[in-house]
Amino acid sequence: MSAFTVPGLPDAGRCLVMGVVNVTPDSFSDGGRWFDPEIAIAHGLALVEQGADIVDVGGESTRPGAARVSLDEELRRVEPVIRALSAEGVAVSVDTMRAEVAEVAVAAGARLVNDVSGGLADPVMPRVVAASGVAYVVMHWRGHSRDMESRAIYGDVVTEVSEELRKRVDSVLAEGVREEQLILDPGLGFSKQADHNWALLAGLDRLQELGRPLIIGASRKRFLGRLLAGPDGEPRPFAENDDATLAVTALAARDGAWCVRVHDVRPNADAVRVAAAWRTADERG
Ligand SMILES: Nc1nc2ncc(COP(=O)(O)O)nc2c(=O)[nH]1
Repeated sequence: MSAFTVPGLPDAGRCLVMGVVNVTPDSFSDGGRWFDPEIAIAHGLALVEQGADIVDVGGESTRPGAARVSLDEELRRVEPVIRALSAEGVAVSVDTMRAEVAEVAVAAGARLVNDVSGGLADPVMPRVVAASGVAYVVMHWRGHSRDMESRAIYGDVVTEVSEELRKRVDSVLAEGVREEQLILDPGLGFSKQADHNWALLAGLDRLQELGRPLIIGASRKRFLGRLLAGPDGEPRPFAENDDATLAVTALAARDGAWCVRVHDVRPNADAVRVAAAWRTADERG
């Protein structure tokens, strides 16, 4: 069972499911499908129907090498979608590195700021989060997409990611963010090679020593495609990695993840319920 209740977010007594709505033309696994606001809103509602506890709305692709989007364009993309979904009672998170976008998103009803940079990209972000009081995802990050791959060098990746996350936690707490607002994320695929991602998943128990809920974002990512590469060595295409994503969800939920961030919600919503039943039986002994 999840030991954490995060202000403003559901507490289902099991691993939560965060459904992804990328309002972008170029996200790595679904770029362009939800770029139209009306389509994005309908997709967000459909994800809730499929079992999403939270809907994560993002307006800027974070795939390796992606160019930055202007502030105005990011706001134009996400604000109407966040406002409409929140008005329908959906627990919405905004996937942004920008304090100004976070501020507008919270005013439009967002209950969580999902900051892949953990407050490093915009130094104003922690103060905006502190003032708003909403939940805040601090993800492990070592730089923007254009050069993140050059920073994927670790000795013991679990130790180093834990230490760098701890530094980010201390920094945002010093800016007034409260401990209970914080959710941590190892940042799979962000300045990580495939073996680093697997080590972080296998090291969930060590990451939990940070004492905050953990969110895992493995959905459709390149390291899954590489694992499933065919005889020619070609990685399996992103959109064909949902089954591997489901396996990660089941294992991560059973190992105590607070939430999984996924594109294909329905099967993952089933998997977290299977994991909860399994953990309950295990705890009963
Ligand atoms: N908290 C969190 N947020 C994220 N946002 C975007 C992506 C990139 O994936 P996408 O392009 O499929 O959204 N991955 C994460 C992640 O792993 N964790």
